[in-house]
Amino acid sequence: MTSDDQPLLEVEDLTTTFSTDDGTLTAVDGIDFDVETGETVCIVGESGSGKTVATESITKIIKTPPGHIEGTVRYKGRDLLSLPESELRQIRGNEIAHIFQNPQEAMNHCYTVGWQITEALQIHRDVSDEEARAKAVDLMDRVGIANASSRFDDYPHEFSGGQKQRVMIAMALVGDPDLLIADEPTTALDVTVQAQILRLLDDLQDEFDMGVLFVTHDLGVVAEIADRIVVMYAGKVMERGDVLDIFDRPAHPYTQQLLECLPEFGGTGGGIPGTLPDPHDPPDGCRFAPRCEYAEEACRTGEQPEEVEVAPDQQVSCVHYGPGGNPSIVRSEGHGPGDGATGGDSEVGPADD
Ligand SMILES: Nc1ncnc2c1ncn2[C@@H]1O[C@H](COP(=O)(O)OP(=O)(O)OP(=O)(O)O)[C@@H](O)[C@H]1O
Ligand code: NI
Repeated sequence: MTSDDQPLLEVEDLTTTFSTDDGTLTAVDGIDFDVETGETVCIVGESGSGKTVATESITKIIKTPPGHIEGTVRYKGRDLLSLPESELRQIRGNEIAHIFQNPQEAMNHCYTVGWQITEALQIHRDVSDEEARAKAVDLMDRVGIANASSRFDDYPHEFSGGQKQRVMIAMALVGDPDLLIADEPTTALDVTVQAQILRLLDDLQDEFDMGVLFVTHDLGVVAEIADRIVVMYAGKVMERGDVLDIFDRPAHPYTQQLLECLPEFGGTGGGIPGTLPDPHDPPDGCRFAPRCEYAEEACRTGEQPEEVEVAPDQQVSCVHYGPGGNPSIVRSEGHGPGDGATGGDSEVGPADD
């Protein structure tokens, strides 16, 4: 056997804190998840839950200090967090590429788009100017920029928002990455363009056989692209697993509430009432307990509950599923189309699909 049985990326007990004037802030608090080759894993959760910090901790884009990263991040079996900066620099951009929310900020306005892609290429590869230009035009073409060779010498302001994001994707692909980390790459775009970019990422993932780690707070986007999801809340993972299982039978009350906000589930598209806890001083027990309609005394003491496997690829961190808990408290009220007890034999929920 080769490396086939080992995930592309394995994150274990990742914790990222920041020293601030008000003391230590814990942005990511002991999270676990993995990404396999060729799959899309979405990290979802409200603003401030630690999605960006988690993904930027993987290749240590986070500045340390004030940040401090602990835990294990294995990429193809190598622990990235213990690598020297020089080796990490080799991995960033080459093996693991990032694209960000706002292409506006990530581009240099003084240089042509073609020059920027060429520059990125030549950082990664020892290629001649002509070869780099040809490869840049090819990449522009592959990310769907029409008349790529004639757009090569245009400046960023001559491109629309969607085209700029396509250029950023082209720049991310210069090193032929095996893992693409995309942090809300479509949030700044209008809905039609967003759909086009998601389709492009999906095509490129097939073509390049990449793993994709995708950050979003938009569950509509998740439904479209995810194979598996990681639901984060206040620095912790509440639930993770196969996207179909979780959309069908969300186990954690937080996941249930996130889904219930969706218009498809009869929600108004608004958010969950209440706010995230102060990351300087998180509550005892489950982080979500202060906003949870099912919270009991046991939810408000000790640590975040240990993850429990509620389905073959679905883990949840909730007292009600743990030892001595009663899952039917959480599952009895018709959450999601596949609602019912954990056994999966109930027919209480609406039967439509
Ligand atoms: N450099 C920093 N210094 C101090 N605190 C930080 C820093 N970066 C992030 N944080 C804090 O860490 C927490 C998690 O932030 P993060 O940006 O990861 O959230 P997020 O889930 O990505 O939110 P959003 O959906 O708004 O992007 C927040 O409380 C944030 O204020
Ligand atoms: Ni973010």
